[in-house]
Amino acid sequence: MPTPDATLSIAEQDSVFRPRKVHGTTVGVLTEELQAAGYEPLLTPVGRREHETRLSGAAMNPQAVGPGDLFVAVSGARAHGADYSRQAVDAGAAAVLTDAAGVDRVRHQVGYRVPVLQVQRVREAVGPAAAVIYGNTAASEPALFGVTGTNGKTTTTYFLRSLLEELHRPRGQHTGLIGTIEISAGQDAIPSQLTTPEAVQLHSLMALFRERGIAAAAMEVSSHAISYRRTAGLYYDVAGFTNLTQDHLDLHGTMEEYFAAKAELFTRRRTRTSVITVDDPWGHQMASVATGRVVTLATAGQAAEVDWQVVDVEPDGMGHRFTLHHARSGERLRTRTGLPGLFNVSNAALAAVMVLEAPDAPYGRQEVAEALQERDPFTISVPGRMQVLCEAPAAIVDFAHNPDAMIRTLDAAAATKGEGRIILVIGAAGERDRSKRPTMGAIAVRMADHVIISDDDPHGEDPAQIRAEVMAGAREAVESGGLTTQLEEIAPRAEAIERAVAAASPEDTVILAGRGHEVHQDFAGEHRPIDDRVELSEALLRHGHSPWEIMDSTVRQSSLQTDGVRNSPPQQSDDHG
Ligand SMILES: CC(=O)N[C@H]1[C@@H](OP(=O)(O)OP(=O)(O)OC[C@H]2O[C@@H](n3ccc(=O)[nH]c3=O)[C@H](O)[C@@H]2O)O[C@H](CO)[C@@H](O)[C@@H]1O[C@H](C)C(=O)N[C@@H](C)C(=O)N[C@H](CCC(=O)O)C(=O)O
Ligand SMILES: Nc1ncnc2c1ncn2[C@@H]1O[C@H](COP(=O)(O)OP(=O)(O)OP(=O)(O)O)[C@@H](O)[C@H]1O
Repeated sequence: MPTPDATLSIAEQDSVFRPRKVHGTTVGVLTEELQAAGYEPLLTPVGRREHETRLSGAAMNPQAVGPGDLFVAVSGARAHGADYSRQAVDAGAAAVLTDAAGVDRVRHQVGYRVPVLQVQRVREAVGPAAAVIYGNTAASEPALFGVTGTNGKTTTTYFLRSLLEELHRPRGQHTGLIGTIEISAGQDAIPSQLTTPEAVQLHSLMALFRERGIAAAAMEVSSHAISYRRTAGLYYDVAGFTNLTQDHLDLHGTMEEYFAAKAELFTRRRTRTSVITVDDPWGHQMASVATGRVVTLATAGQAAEVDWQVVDVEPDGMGHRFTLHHARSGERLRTRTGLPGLFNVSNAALAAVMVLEAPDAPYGRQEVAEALQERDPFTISVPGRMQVLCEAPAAIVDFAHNPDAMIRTLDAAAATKGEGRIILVIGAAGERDRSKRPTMGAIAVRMADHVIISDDDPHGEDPAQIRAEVMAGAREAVESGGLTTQLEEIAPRAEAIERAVAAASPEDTVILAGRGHEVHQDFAGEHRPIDDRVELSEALLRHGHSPWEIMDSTVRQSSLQTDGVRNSPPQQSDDHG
């Protein structure tokens, strides 16, 4: 679960990715467009001045409002945005879009200083409204590749971006990325606040991508984003489905509802081509309910009646080499990924098939085949995703923070550990799907040899209570299974990491699960700096091991923006791998 990065304010983040020139519109035209789209807008007051009011941007957070913006005031769990209208109008908002409950609140705050557009389904209308303001249409967007699923979104979008770069760079074109770790447009990148930003920001980004000649973009689409209509008004050339397992039941209630949220993406209305991984029953169900052009992909085992199948998987370094086989044509493409874990074969295969099946692409199939076979696009560092920091002991930082991801990560470690032990540091986030805590504790003790339960992001909860819930599941599994797993509870997290490394021999594997690339822990709103990768590297050095250099840009970026966080990569010894 991403922790919003406190180092970059919403206003700062918003301003980085606004286009320089905006198409813009008037309140009158916007009203007509929303009417045509079925939102039944009510504009008050109805005068010529209101109709002609120009709009040159849109913002949902008052801190991000600039002159000429449409301020979108939604009703949420914490507040009604309309109660912040004065701040927005003082910052230059030219009009407000809100729901019926918001209109009186806006008037209470700012009287009749600005026109107010009232619609019924305001969250749903935000995307279409922002698209009108920024002049975005399906044809004007870059080729958009959206990835959804419980696990693998971030990794798959990094793989996609890497392959797309290989194909577009020779054409002098750039690519973009929108996801949990960063938003990037060509060379520029900033840390993300959300996995999938709000619609106002997404449309501003689409306009910016156009302005900067970004030809293709890979984007994570979270189930929250679909439920909260953040992606309304965007049209995907290709949408990819990774998998569905337990997570986010605090928002969705049941797996069926969680599935239904994701399924919205795989409809003709939203997406031209859907590529669906059918390794689990949810994948098969997704393929059967998807509308429009559907391409299926099986990455594990032999499946009947799929379009693409992963075959001939062989270990290759820390990763795997594999072949993509197209059932109808018999086409075979060999490629590899250097990232550990069979699930990364699935992620790489999905990225490859999404690009191979993209409609109206400027590159041919032969070019994609060459890039896959010769340019190794899936051997890249994805920050905090199976990120290997040392060989002996093997030391891995991974974002696994739900039961399925933990099982797969620990499976991957078991496959390469040889005679060594697996030492695991885990925690669970507060204010998120509580039911997974004991399950994760149980998985940990069943699959690792030494488990240290520590803190993740407690958010507003008591960290000791969260640890106790993880511990309860772990103890129960140890007792009922007669396990010999060594089990400890250590907080703060830095001490748990130190303990894990102190306990490790060179043949062991140390895994820090749950926090990946994140650089703060949120304790009731207090952001305490900690980066698992830095802590791990430093502990390895202290204990005489030879960690690799941390090679990704996020760490460097964060060190620029984080007050006091120890983010500089450690000094390397001469003999590191
Ligand atoms: C559960 C969820 O997604 N909530 C999001 C939702 O909150 P909400 O509808 O309850 O709105 P609210 O916070 O009450 O605010 C309502 C309005 O008042 C305004 N407001 C509110 C408070 C204030 O002080 N000032 C202010 O102006 C807000 O800008 C907003 O316009 O809309 C808010 C405004 O955009 C988001 O900030 C908020 O995301 C919160 C921060 C969040 O943590 N979201 C996470 C869970 C999330 O979306 N995660 C997924 C990834 C999940 C995963 O796969 O791991 C993501 O895509 O990032
Ligand atoms: N295809 C996959 N299937 C199962 N587990 C995976 C898969 N890919 C990655 N994982 C595991 O899930 C963790 C998160 O991976 P990644 O960040 O790519 O997924 P995500 O969907 O973006 O996650 P989140 O929504 O929590 O940000 C990884 O660190 C790894 O442990």
